[in-house]
Amino acid sequence: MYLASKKPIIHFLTNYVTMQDVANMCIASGGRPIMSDASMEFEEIIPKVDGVVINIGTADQLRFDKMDHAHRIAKAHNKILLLDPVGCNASRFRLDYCIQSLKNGGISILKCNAHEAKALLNEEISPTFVGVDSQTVMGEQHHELVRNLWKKFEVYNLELIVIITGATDYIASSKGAWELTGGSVLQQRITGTGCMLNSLIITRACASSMDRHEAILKALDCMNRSSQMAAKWIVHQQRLGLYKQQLLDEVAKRSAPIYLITQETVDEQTFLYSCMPKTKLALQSGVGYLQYRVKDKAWEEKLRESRQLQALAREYGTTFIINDDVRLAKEIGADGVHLGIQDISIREARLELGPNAVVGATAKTIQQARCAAKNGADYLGVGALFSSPTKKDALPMDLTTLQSIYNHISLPLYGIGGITPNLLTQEYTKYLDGVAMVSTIYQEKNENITKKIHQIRENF
Ligand SMILES: Cc1ncc(COP(=O)(O)OP(=O)(O)O)c(N)n1
Ligand SMILES: Cc1nc(C(=O)O)sc1CCOP(=O)(O)O
Ligand SMILES: [Mg+2]
Repeated sequence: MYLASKKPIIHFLTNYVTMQDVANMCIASGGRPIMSDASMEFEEIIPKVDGVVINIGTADQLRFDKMDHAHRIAKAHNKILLLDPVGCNASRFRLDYCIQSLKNGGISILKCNAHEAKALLNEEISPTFVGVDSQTVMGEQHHELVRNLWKKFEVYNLELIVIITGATDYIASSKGAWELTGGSVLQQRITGTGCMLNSLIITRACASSMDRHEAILKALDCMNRSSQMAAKWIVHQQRLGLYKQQLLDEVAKRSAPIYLITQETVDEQTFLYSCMPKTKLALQSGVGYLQYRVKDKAWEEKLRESRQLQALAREYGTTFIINDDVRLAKEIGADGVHLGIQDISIREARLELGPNAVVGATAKTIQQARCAAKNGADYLGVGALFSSPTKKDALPMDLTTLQSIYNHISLPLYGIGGITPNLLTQEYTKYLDGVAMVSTIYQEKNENITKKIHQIRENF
C-alpha cells in the first residue's frame, strides 16, 4: 500500500503495551516506522526521519530523559513532532514532564483525551483518576477546552495543532477550531486504538502536500470511518478479538488512493507494448486497485489479457478487479468485480464470487450509494466528476452530490471521470479516499507516468 510520493519515515518513542500496533498502523497508513529507544543513535536517526512521536505511556525517569533528548533533536531539525501525554492526569511525575515538554517548544501536534487536556490546562492532576483510556463523559463538550489548551501552549510551539479525542474529536490551530464525530464504541473495548491513531495522524501529516490542519482532519475522519467499517464486520462475525486487525485493514484500504483502470486496446500489439508497460510503470509507483475494463473483446482475448494483468498485479501487491464480467472474474480468480447500475446485482455477484471477493459499485446519486452500501458493496466509484475522454457520455456528478454521499456513507469513495492532477483540488479530495483514472495515465508518455502518479497521490 502506498500513500504519498515518498513513504514518510516516523521515529516512535512509544509505550511497550501497544508498540507493535503502532508500527503496523504506520505501515497501513503508508509510512515506515522506526522504533528506537537508544539515545546514542538519536543524533544519527532523527535528522533522517520525517516525523517523531513521543508517547509517554509506561515511562520512567530514564525514558523521560531519552524523550527529552529526542525532543531537542527533533526541534533542532524542524521535524513534525507529536506528543501524546498518556495518563498525565494520573500523576505529578507525568504531568510535570508534559508541561515542561510543551513549554520547551518544537511540538507540532498535541493529541490527548479530555481528562489529560484538563490536567495540562490547569496544571493539576485529576482528584479521581479514571484510567489512561479515560472515556468521554456523555454530553460534555470541549470546544472551549481545546481552544484554551491551544492558546496556552501555542506561544511556545510554532503552528501548534491540538487534538482532543473522544466520541467527538475537537481540533484547534491557528486556522480556528473544528469538531468531528464518528468512530465506534468498539475503539474503547480494546487497548491501543489511541496510540494507533498517533501513527495515522503523523504519517498523513508528513506525507500529504495538503495543508497540515486539513491533512489531520482527514486522518481523524479516516480513523472514524475505518472504525465504523471494522465494527460492522466484527459485530457481524462476533469476533471482537479481530477488531484491531480489521481496523488496520480498513485504514490500509483508505491509504492507497490510486485506482487504475485499463484503456481498451485495438490489437494485441498495443496491449503488449503499450498497455502492459504503462501498467507496470504505474504499479511500480503504487496503485491500490487495478481494474481490467474492456467492452468489445472476445472471451479468449479477455482471458489472455486479464491473466497477464493479474500476474502483474500480484507482483506488486495490487488488488485486481474485473469490470462488469463476473464470469471472467470467477474464471481467472480475480480479487473482485466492479459493477454499475446496468450490470449484474451486487448480491448476485457476491453469491457467485464468495464473501471475500471485493465488490465495487458505481454511485451517481445518494440513493444509488445507499442502495450499494446496503447490498454490501466494498467501495464506491463516484462520478463523473469532470468530463471524461474515455467515457464521453458518462453522467456528471456535482460537488453537492459528492458531499452528500460522503456525509451519509462510510464506504471508501473513489472519484472517477476526467481526473487530472490540476483538476483534483482539495475541494474534491476532502471527500474522497482516492481516484480512478484511465486517460491521465494511459495517454501519458512512459517516462512521465511515475511523476503523474506522485502528483495525484500528493493531493491526498
Ligand atoms: C472505479 C469505477 N467506478 C466507476 C466505474 C463505472 O462503472 P459502470 O457505471 O458500470 O460503467 P462501465 O465502466 O462499465 O462503462 C468503473 N468502471 N470503475
Ligand atoms: C469508466 C468510467 N466511468 C465513469 C463514470 O462516471 O461512471 S467515467 C469513466 C471513465 C474514466 O476514464 P478517464 O479517467 O479517462 O476519464
Ligand atoms: Mg459496468
